[in-house]
Amino acid sequence: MTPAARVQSAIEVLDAVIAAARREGASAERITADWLKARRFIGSKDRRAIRDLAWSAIRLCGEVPETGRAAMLAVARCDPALAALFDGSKYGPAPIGEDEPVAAAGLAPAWLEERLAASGISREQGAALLDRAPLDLRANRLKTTRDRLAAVLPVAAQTTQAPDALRLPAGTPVETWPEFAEGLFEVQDTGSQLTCSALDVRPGEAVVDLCAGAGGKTLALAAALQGEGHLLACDIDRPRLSRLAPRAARAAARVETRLLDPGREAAALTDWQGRTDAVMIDAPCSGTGTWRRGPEARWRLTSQALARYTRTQADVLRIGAGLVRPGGRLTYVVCSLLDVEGPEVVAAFLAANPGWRVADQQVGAGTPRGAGCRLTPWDDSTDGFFFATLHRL
Ligand SMILES: C[S@@+](CC[C@H](N)C(=O)[O-])C[C@H]1O[C@@H](n2cnc3c(N)ncnc32)[C@H](O)[C@@H]1O
Repeated sequence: MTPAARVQSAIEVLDAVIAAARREGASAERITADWLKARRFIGSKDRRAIRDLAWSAIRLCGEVPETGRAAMLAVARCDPALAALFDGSKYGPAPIGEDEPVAAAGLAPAWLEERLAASGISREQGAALLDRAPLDLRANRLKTTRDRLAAVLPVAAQTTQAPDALRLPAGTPVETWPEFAEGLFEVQDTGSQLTCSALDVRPGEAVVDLCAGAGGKTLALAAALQGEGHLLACDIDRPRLSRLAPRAARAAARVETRLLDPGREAAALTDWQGRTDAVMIDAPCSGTGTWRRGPEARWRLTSQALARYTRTQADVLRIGAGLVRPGGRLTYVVCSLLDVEGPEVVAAFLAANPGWRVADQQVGAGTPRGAGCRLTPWDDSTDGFFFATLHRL
């Protein structure tokens, strides 16, 4: 494939990503994978180049671009070598016209940039939200230790602030390794691992992961339990929750799962009501802290969707708090840096529930924010998170 043909291919990928962002379709990751899968004749170097070009355009454009070509022209504007590839060659893009529309560079749509600034996110912190994320593993303490795992991995790994974490270059094909099939590690961002540490789960405890999804955090909580105690993983999304059982089997983690009915969660959890030592509430959120992995998410978010998230966040925090025994605790987590989804949700809960106090947040990283702690890619080299641990008196 010629370099110009790669650019034209990236423009086609971008057109599909933009269309999906407008109608709440698949993620950019899925669309890029499907586009490449349908063109098996494209070699691996070309695939990587097309993906990199398309993703650099997604990262650069704050607002949804009009077209893939307008997005790619925004990249070309700061890269003369790329601009020269708009040469009208056989499979390449047409030459750049004089008054052609060029997408604007930016962090996010204007309304969202304002909300981030109002949440204390600086220019540097904002820019780092769109960097390329590293690949973090969590050594599964049920089967190994971080040191033993590091010694058998086929590539050198760095350690990070989380006690079981190892960091590898982005794109390392870890899921093809035998150590993955053997359950020696899970892929989990260091920040996500640290939010699990904040709950400080000890062997023998009764623990609920209320919004477990496919179990990213559940498996870390199971490792902290060391096979002693009881761990219940819940979610309202059947397909997501059903992905947890095979992961738990691979990790040798003992986990009970329970599918909840939206609006009737408490009724399905009466046996855990007021009896649980530790509750993890990884609430659904806008995901502003994970743009490094899905930068087109900022093109999809609307203020209406954000308002819906904040309502659900207050609901799941109230439901999770109802499970905690006197003297027990909960950790509320969102992978968002918007105050309205983190500090403000917790502040409203504390104002309405005087029988709770804020715990000391000691996880070896992060900056205090409201009643909790914030992790950012810029300050902590993790995905962006807000978390707060609350004790029931
Ligand atoms: C941030 S995701 C969880 C990710 C997961 N904990 C992990 O670490 O991979 C939030 C989850 O909350 C679930 N959810 C939404 N509303 C809920 C509710 N009322 N009760 C329980 N789970 C809910 C969603 O289906 C989604 O899977």
